[in-house]
Amino acid sequence: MLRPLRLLLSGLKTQPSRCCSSFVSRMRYVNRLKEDDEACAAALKDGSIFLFHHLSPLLRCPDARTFSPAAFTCSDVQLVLQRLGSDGSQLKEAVLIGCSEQNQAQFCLDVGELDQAAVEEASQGTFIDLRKAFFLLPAAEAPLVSKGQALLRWHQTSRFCGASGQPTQRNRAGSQRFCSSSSTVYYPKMSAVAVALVSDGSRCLLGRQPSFPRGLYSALAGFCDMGETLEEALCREVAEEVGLEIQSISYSSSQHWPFPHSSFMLGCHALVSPAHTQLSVDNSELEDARWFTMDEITRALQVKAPPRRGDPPIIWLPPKHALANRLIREWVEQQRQSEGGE
Ligand SMILES: NC(=O)C1=CN([C@@H]2O[C@H](COP(=O)(O)OP(=O)(O)OC[C@H]3O[C@@H](n4cnc5c(N)ncnc54)[C@H](O)[C@@H]3O)[C@@H](O)[C@H]2O)C=CC1
Repeated sequence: MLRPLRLLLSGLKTQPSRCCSSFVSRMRYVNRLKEDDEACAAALKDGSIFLFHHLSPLLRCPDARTFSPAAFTCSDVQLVLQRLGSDGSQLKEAVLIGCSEQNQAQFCLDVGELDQAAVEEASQGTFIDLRKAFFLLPAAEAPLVSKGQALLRWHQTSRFCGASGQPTQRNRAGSQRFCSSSSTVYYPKMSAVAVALVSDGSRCLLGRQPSFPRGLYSALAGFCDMGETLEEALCREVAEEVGLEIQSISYSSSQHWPFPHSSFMLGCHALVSPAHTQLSVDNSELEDARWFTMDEITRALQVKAPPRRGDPPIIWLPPKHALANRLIREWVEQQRQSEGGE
């Protein structure tokens, strides 16, 4: 019933000039830092650090339009901490999040126990809730910040072993936690979510939950059950939510999604038979689901900002940073190509 998945290494495609050997050496360097506490401690001294306050990232906005996460050197952070009366030992809590193209290790650190306004003043930045920050940042920088927040959150909520109830200890990189009492190693967790843009060949299907802002419609999504394949999860979710049977699936791309907690979004295009498009919406999951024509989608993609209170009702779509937006744009492109080929 299902076509084989089409694998698009889209992340790599966007950087065609990247030197393969330097990419390989960076990946191996990060892997070594995860395994070698001493090497990681040394890398922190020369690394860059992104600050968070109760999981909100520190952003800078030099020209009132362009936001970027503020990156500090280790000594900058030490100065800020000392100025605010801290002995600097918190630096050990920094978590490794990656390595820049310039081979500099990148870390994140939550300074939630310090006064927020004082850190902001000392560091010339602003802590902004990730729900807002994620969409203010350029698409290339948002994933680093969301990864940092996800790892910090995981450490804050994984301090005890589920088997022994004893405190767990982290390695220096923060890539795992260990319980010496039960000998259990814990790794950061993500929940797999299948997201599908369903089409009947000429229209696409979008739905909205009651919690969505007014007028927002998105692709159908659902958490994968234990033991399920991606294909099984997609077929089940679409059957449950709108009562349709999927005929074929093609894989598009994936994304780490930080809301409300860490999800691993797997995005696909799904096709249903044009002869069986009658919807039976499960209103316990969705407030509404409906078929949209190419014209309606093109118009909705042109909406640049959510409607304000008092504005006339309007359909709008998830922002560019969301995988659902990418699926919708891909569908529009496919439709244009097939129209052009007719
Ligand atoms: N990045 C993107 O483009 C999109 C992201 N999403 C995200 O996908 C996720 C899933 O979407 P929906 O199912 O529509 O959301 P939902 O948040 O309404 O979840 C539906 C139900 O799944 C269960 N659930 C919650 N967390 C779970 C977990 N970790 N594991 C297993 N079951 C869980 C709960 O019973 C919940 O009521 C949401 O976090 C949503 O933000 C959804 C659509 C597009």
